[in-house]
Amino acid sequence: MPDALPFDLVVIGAGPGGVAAAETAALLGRKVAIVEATPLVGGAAVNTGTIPSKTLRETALALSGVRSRALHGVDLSLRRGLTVNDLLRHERAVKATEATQMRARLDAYGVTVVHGTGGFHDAHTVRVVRPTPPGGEVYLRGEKVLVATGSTPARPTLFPFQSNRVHDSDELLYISALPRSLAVIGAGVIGSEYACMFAALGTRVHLVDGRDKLLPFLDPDLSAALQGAMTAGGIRFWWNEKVAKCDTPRIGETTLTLTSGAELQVDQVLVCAGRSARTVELNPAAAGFELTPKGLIAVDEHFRTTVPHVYAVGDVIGFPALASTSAEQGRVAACHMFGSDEKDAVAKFLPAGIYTIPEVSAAGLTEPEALAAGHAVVVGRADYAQNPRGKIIGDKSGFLKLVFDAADMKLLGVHVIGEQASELVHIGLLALMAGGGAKLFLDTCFNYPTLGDLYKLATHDALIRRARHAGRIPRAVVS
Ligand SMILES: Cc1cc2nc3c(=O)[nH]c(=O)nc-3n(C[C@H](O)[C@H](O)[C@H](O)COP(=O)(O)OP(=O)(O)OC[C@H]3O[C@@H](n4cnc5c(N)ncnc54)[C@H](O)[C@@H]3O)c2cc1C
Ligand SMILES: NC(=O)c1ccc[n+]([C@@H]2O[C@H](COP(=O)([O-])OP(=O)(O)OC[C@H]3O[C@@H](n4cnc5c(N)ncnc54)[C@H](O)[C@@H]3O)[C@@H](O)[C@H]2O)c1
Repeated sequence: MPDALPFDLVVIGAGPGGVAAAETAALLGRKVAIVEATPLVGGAAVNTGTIPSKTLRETALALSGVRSRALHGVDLSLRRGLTVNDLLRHERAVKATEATQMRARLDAYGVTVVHGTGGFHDAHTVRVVRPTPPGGEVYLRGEKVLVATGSTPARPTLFPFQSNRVHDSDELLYISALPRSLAVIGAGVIGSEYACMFAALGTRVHLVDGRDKLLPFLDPDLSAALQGAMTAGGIRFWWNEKVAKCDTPRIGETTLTLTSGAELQVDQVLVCAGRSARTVELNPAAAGFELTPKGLIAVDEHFRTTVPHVYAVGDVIGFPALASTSAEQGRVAACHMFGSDEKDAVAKFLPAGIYTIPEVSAAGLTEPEALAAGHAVVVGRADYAQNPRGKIIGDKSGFLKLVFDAADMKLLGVHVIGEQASELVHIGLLALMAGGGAKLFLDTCFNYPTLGDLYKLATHDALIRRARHAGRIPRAVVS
C-alpha cells in the first residue's frame, strides 16, 4: 500500500449526510476528505431523488395547468404538445446548479473532494479506486471515518429492467417518451409522488401496492384526504396486490398480471418498491464491523458503529432515510467525533414532507398516536377554503389539523394537506420545538392574507370543541 494521505476525517459518500458531516467538521477546524463515486456531489438528494422529483413535480404542475385550473375559469393547459424534454429540461438545470453550488461550498470550506469509490482497507484507511481514465488507487487515513454511502432503488428480479419501458426511480430521469399509461409498483412515498406527477400530465396511472392503505404513517384524516384527491386526479389504486408476472413484448403494451389474476395493459412501468443500503464496495469487515441482516449499518445514538472511531449516517443506517434527517445526523456525528457540544442530538421533532398532488406534511403525533400515548386529545381543523389566501390560490380541499393536549392546550402534532403544506408545517414544527401551543398561535400576529393564519382558525376550532365538550358553550339557537 502506498503512503496514505492523513486527515482528521474521511467521509465516504457525498450525499446530504456526508456533506453535512464534512462541512461541520471543517467548521470545527478539522482537515476533511470526502470520497464520491460519481462526478457530482449531492447524492440521491441532488442528482437522482429529492431535487429531481420535486423539480419534475413543479414542472408538471406548470405545464399541465393543474394550478391554474383551480382558479375560476382560467385554463392555461399546454398539455397538447408536451414532450419529455419539456418535462426534463428544468430538472436537469436545477440539479446541475445545486450540485455545482454544493461543490463550491465544500471547496470554500477547505474540504478535499476525492472522486472514486471508497472502501475500507483497514479500520483507519480508506482505499479509493479512481474511475478510468486515469484510474489507479488513492489511500486516505482518517482519525475518524464516516460512512454515508446512501441507498439505491430495490430491483425485484421479477421485473425486466433491461426493457426501456420498465424503470426504477433512477432510470425514470432518462425516459425517452412520456408514458401514455403507467403502472407504478409501490404506493410508498416515491411511488405516490411520481403517480401524482404523471397523472397531472395526463398519463393514465395505476398504483399497485401489497398493502391496503395509503402512507399508513400519516394521520388517518390526511391519508384518506390524499387518497380521495389522488383518485379524483385519475389514479386507480390496486390495494393488496403484487405483480405476479410482467410481460414486455418488443412491440405493444406491457402486460402485468397481478396476484388476484387481474391484468393491466400499460405503456410503461415504474417500480418504487423500496430502497437498499449501498454497502457493496464498502468492505466493512476490514474496519471490524458487520452489517445487520437487512444490510444496514447499526449505530448508537451518536451514530457510532461498533468500531468507536467509525460513524455512519443517512440511508445506509435505515429509517427515516430522508435528505433532511441524513444531514441532521451528519452534523450530530461530526460534533460528537470531535467533542463539540454544538449539536449533540438530532432535533426532537422531525418533519415529513410528501410532495404528492396535493402536498402533505406533518410533525409530531397523529391523533391516534396522541390518544395511544394517553393524552386527552382535542383537535382543531381549518380548511384552506375558509381562509382568504386559500381562496386566492384556489385550493378548495387543503386543510390544517392541529392535535392538542386538551389539559394544557400544548401542541402535540401538526398535519397539513394542500398547497405549500411542507412550508406551512414549519410554524407548527417551531411551536412543537418550543413547547408551545394554543396560546402561542393566538398571541402571534400573522400576515394577512396568508395560509399561516390557518393556525389561528384551527386553534379557535380546537378551543370551541374543548369548551363544547366541557359544556361551556351553548349551541346557537336557530329560529
Ligand atoms: C425519488 C426520491 C425522492 C426523494 N424525495 C425526498 C424528499 O422529498 N425529501 C427528503 O428529505 N428525502 C427525499 N428522498 C430521500 C433522500 O434522497 C435520501 O434520504 C438522501 O439522499 C440520503 O442521503 P445520504 O447522504 O444518506 O445518501 P445519498 O444521497 O444516497 O448519497 C450517497 C452518496 O454516496 C456515494 N457513494 C456510495 N457508495 C460509495 C462509495 N463506496 N464510495 C464513494 N462514494 C459512494 C453515492 O454516489 C452518493 O453520491 C428521496 C429519495 C428518492 C429516491
Ligand atoms: N418526500 C419524501 O420525504 C420522500 C420522497 C421520496 C422518497 N423518500 C424516501 O425514500 C425511501 C424509499 O421510498 P419508496 O417509496 O421506494 O419505499 P417505501 O418503502 O416507502 O414504499 C414502498 C412501497 O412499495 C410496496 N411494495 C414493495 N414491494 C412491492 C411489490 N412487489 N408489489 C407491490 N407493492 C410493493 C410497499 O408495500 C410500500 O408501500 C423512503 O425511505 C422515503 O423516506 C422520501
